[in-house]
Amino acid sequence: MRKRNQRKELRRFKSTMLLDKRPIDNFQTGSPQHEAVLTNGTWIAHRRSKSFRQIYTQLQRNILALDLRSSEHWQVLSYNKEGHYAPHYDYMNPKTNNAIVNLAGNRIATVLVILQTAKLGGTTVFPKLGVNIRPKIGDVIVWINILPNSLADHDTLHAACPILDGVKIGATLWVHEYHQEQRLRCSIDSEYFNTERFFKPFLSAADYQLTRQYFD
Ligand SMILES: O=C(O)CCC(=O)C(=O)O
Ligand SMILES: [Fe+2]
Repeated sequence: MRKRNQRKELRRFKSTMLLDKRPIDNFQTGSPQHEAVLTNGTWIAHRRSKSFRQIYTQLQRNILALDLRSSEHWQVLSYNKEGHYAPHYDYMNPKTNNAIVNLAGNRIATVLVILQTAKLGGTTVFPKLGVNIRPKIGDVIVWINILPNSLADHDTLHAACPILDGVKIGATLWVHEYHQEQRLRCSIDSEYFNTERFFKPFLSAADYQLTRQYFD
């Protein structure tokens, strides 16, 4: 990660960001939609700028189990004080997102790059798994949102906790199922992808440094 480049790019993008109470796909979250996300956010094409291009290339080199070309544009979120992302699932409700799910499949995985951490608060939590992740700048958090049978994995409920002090910035790639059959190894006895094997090639990558995760 070239932090100086990243910071320069982020300053540029931040100036274009608007305070955005954005609705999230309210599939089983139960959160009132207007309360769901309180961040400044923007979308950036995978290779639009030098630093995001570098991050994208590094990620693809390291995450051998996923084809990142099947991901949506970068979603860059900047959380100020009290900013948060209410508990939600990243996979889409196929009924309300029919067009994209038919075209590209559901969001099989989430790749979250931490570009800046808050001084206090703002950790990423998975309440059903009892996991609270306190990453460092440059860390990448990766998880699989759907089960090998392509159905939603309800254990992936997650949230960004409110910021108490400072600013947190994260860049997310939501990776879709389309093309992943070339990457994920197939299970012998299932017609679906075997996501249980997902982390094997990932963990053995020489550049594992990039993916350090901090669990409580
Ligand atoms: O910023 C975080 O910790 C969570 C972000 C998130 O849930 C997402 O981008 O889908
Ligand atoms: Fe999410």
